[in-house]
Amino acid sequence: MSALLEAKDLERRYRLRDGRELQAVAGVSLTIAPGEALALVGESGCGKSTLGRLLLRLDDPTSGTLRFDGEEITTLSERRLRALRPRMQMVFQDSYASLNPRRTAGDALAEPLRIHRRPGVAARVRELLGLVGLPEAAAAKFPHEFSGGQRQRLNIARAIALGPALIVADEPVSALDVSVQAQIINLFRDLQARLGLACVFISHDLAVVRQMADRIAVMYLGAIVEEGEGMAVLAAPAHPYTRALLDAVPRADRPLPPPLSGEVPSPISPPSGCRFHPRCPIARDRCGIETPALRMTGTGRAVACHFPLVSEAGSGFSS
Ligand SMILES: Nc1ncnc2c1ncn2[C@@H]1O[C@H](COP(=O)(O)OP(=O)(O)OP(=O)(O)O)[C@@H](O)[C@H]1O
Repeated sequence: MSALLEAKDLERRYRLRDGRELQAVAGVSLTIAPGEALALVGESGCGKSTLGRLLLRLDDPTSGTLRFDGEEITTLSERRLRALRPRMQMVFQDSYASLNPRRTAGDALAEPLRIHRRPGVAARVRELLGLVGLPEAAAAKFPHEFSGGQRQRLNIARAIALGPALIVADEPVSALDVSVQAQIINLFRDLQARLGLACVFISHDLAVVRQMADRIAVMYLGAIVEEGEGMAVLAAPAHPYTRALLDAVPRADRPLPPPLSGEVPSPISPPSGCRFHPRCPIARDRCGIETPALRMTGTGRAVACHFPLVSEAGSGFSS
């Protein structure tokens, strides 16, 4: 199947007030198929949100290219982008962020439909409320009258209002209670199946990712260090950083593991060679000198490590 979204070597640099430059996204390539759920995971500050915004052209890449549905959109004008917006939408962590507190839920859903001159607005608003599991009476309520979970349902309804092919959801459940998180995760999965939506889920929480994603891309200091089928990556991580992230998840059957050693280095002056080498438990001399490319192993797993934990044949751990 051809890709819905194709990013090649996306880079985003920010110039700081003191004149120095920071590389928030450092040459990311990825593809998303129609209907696929891809999770972007990694510690705070690794560039997940920046990459999410780049993928929707809500921010402009410093370099690299982006294709959506076969069309090159890297340098598309604002006017042409506006025509594309109905097909690519964002959902944010803060359920208040994209809702006007003085407008009802019904108005919030009707607004994009009116702007894009869609027919049958009232019927579509009712349909959207149904799709996200809100009662019709919710249309008359204001954002503050909803619980956090209901408000996130409303945001999701707004994001799907115009029938997008792709949604980027930035930490969509991390502000919610765990029980509510599960309901919103189920809603995403349900909508994906029903509407054939492709989703990029940005999350730092591997438990959430496990439930949401078909595929996982692990980011470290602006770059993807491992990418592959979700369950396979979580069951047998190939990159020592993915391993460390998994080890850091608290579990009832073992004592709390030590946190990943050291701080995430600054993206203003990233380490030479492999960016993870100063914190890597298995780093060797080569890792501080030579930057490992993200390369495919025989099993559909891509990994940027000179000494991956999973062998080329994918048959468990190498020595
Ligand atoms: N507008 C900006 N100007 C300067 N630096 C920025 C800007 N936006 C992001 N950054 C920096 O880029 C890096 C990546 O940030 P980003 O928010 O994408 O990471 P993240 O993984 O989403 O983190 P978090 O989970 O904390 O949101 C960080 O070092 C951040 O400080």
